[in-house]
Amino acid sequence: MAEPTNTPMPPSTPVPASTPRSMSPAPPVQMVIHSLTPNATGTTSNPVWPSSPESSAKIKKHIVLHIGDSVKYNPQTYFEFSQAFEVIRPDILERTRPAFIQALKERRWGDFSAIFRPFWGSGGEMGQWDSELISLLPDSVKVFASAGAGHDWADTKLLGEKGIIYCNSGLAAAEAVADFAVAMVISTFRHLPWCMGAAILPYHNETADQKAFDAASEAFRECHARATRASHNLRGHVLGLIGFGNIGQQIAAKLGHSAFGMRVAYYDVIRKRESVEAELNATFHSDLPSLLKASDCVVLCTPASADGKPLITAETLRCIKPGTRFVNIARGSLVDEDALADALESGMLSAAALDVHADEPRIHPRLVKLARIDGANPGRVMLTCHNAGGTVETHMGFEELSMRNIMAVLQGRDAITPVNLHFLKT
Ligand SMILES: O=CC(=O)O
Repeated sequence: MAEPTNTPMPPSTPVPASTPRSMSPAPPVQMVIHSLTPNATGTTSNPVWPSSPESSAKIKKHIVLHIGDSVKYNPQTYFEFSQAFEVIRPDILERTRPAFIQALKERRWGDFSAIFRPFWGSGGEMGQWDSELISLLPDSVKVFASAGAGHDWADTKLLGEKGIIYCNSGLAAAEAVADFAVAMVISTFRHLPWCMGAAILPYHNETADQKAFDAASEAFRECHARATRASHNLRGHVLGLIGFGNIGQQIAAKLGHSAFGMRVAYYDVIRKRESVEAELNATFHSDLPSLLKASDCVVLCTPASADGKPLITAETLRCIKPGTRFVNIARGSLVDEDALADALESGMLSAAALDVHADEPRIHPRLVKLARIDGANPGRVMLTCHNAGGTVETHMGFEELSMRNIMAVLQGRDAITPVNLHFLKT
């Protein structure tokens, strides 16, 4: 049974004036980011994407298959969206894999044109979008727009070969992920896990006697002295970004010359425009070993490899300088975690901060050990629970951007954040 879709609410402020199709290219990144910034009322600001005259036309409506929770943050855009399309939202039972497959086989949702997944935490119940699911999609599907920067749960190549544009929402998460990356980079230079862990170590055991307290509080004094000798300012150090898309560029802007004063270097399969490099004072490296050799802190901010293979391996780690720091806010599958633990144990890497892990929610036991603070171990690894993109603003942006992508494609404009156009069968 389909769940009721949101009751469309009339917009409280006028939607933007219609703009002719020829004047509605995808807006520049900064404009899009700005448009996703919440205003004082907690809704997003007026969209910069022009609404199309077609959106209210009384023509046969495209069907949109909405998987996951209902829209929460963007009632005005949802009003426009639900006026333009017939939105069908399968309930949670229909979204389990066997039920979802059955429904697709029965063509229960008709010839739908778009798949809409506005939330990261729901809508993934049917599991991997692989050949089994994709082969069952009707030929009418033109676009799949989803929450999330990463899309390792969907075979975007296969979707493209079937003529379906996949649009991610990395743009909406970029600010949050970059902010978190800044904290993680600072953590590796200033040994925050050690400083924080040593501060509370004496209080772990509430029944500890005075002797135990005195012994443990030695950790405070020791950290105060030793962490100082191991810590460095960020300024002047080379920030090596693996991946220079929206997230990498925002990290560069936040940590680079005009802010924390780091020297930005990057490696990406596609070299960015000269103007982008100039604005961010970024030096391009045409291969990964060259970037690793040059970096004082390496930050992984690139999508998971299509073949699932890691980029950070024993072999690539041989290129780093002794004492380099490492941050991962991308995907755990990009790192051979045993090789990473080896590099930390040997001191080749002085510190790491890892938000993502190869086998979430489990964390590699050797990395957990390296994160512990005790007498012998200063805790050189910051570990978090895949939190980098997780803010309310990101979720507001996921919804808004996914709806805007679907409106753009179904109304004949360019998708805003497509990731698989190079695979697209035309
Ligand atoms: O990891 C989170 C995302 O891909 O947005």
